[in-house]
Amino acid sequence: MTAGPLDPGAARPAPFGERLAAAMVAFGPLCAGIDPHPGLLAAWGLPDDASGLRSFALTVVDALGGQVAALKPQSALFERHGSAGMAVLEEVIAAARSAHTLTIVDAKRGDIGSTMTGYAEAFLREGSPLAGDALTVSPYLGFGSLQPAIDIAAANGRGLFVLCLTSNPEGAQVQHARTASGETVAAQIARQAGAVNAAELADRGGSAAGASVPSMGSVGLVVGATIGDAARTTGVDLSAVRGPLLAPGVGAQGAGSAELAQVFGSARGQVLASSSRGVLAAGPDGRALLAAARRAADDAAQALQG
Ligand SMILES: O=c1ccn([C@@H]2O[C@H](COP(=O)(O)O)[C@@H](O)[C@H]2O)c(=O)[nH]1
Repeated sequence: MTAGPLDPGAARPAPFGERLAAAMVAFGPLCAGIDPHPGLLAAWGLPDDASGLRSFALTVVDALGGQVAALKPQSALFERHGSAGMAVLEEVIAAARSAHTLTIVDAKRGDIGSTMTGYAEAFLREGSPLAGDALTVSPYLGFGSLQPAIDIAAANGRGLFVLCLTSNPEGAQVQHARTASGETVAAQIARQAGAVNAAELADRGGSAAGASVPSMGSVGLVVGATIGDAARTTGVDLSAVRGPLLAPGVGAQGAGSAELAQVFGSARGQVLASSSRGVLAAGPDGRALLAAARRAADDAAQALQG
């Protein structure tokens, strides 16, 4: 049995692309990152251990759960606390689910097909304690190596965000390179993600969730808000992806409204702007965190409208 688009707690959720589109209509195009950097733990007066991590992350979920389109816990900053940190990540995912807020687990997993299945079962299979609503994945072992994750995500109403044009300058070394056919690596990845979404949307009948967000498949791309005109110069057709575009780089990495509008052009309706430190710096007060997230969501909505 599938559930309504804003019901992430259901046994078999509706397709992720549909649920995210509904959440973006309801709350605006912001994903708030949960990045418990040691410096932020210190700034919040918390110890750099699993108890500080837990207090930090659950404060964010308490403040922003039910208020933003999605939360994005950064797995690395939980993993650095070992098994106790991973237990906190499980708790955070469960708390966000109870607050009816989508989670994108930012773990950037990628591996050969047989072991990719293991990652996909951990992060995408219904009932797994580490399964959020979507997972960031790396296609740099070949887009085809992601097939187990694509299949397991689809079977479980989950989504993927495939690294395409990342927000760090070093990403260009790989992503802007050209394949034997002359196509850039980034354009090839985007085209392959678009093919998966086209098939999903054809199956679903492709109905729009709301006027301001187009119908979206469940395989999104990560496209940094810091990349300038790289989508154009690499030949990446963002609109043709027909999936969500997760845009990190807003706030602490320097991108703002002008960059969001410039980078995404006619694909701006698909954009989920992502900010971590830019919002988290307002903590630990919950009301201040919420005010910072609302400001970021309003700014993104204004930059991406029309
Ligand atoms: O290209 C990418 C992909 C992922 N990220 C992640 O997003 C956040 C950004 O944090 P800020 O504090 O808003 O800079 C972080 O978890 C990164 O790993 C990215 O920045 N760029």
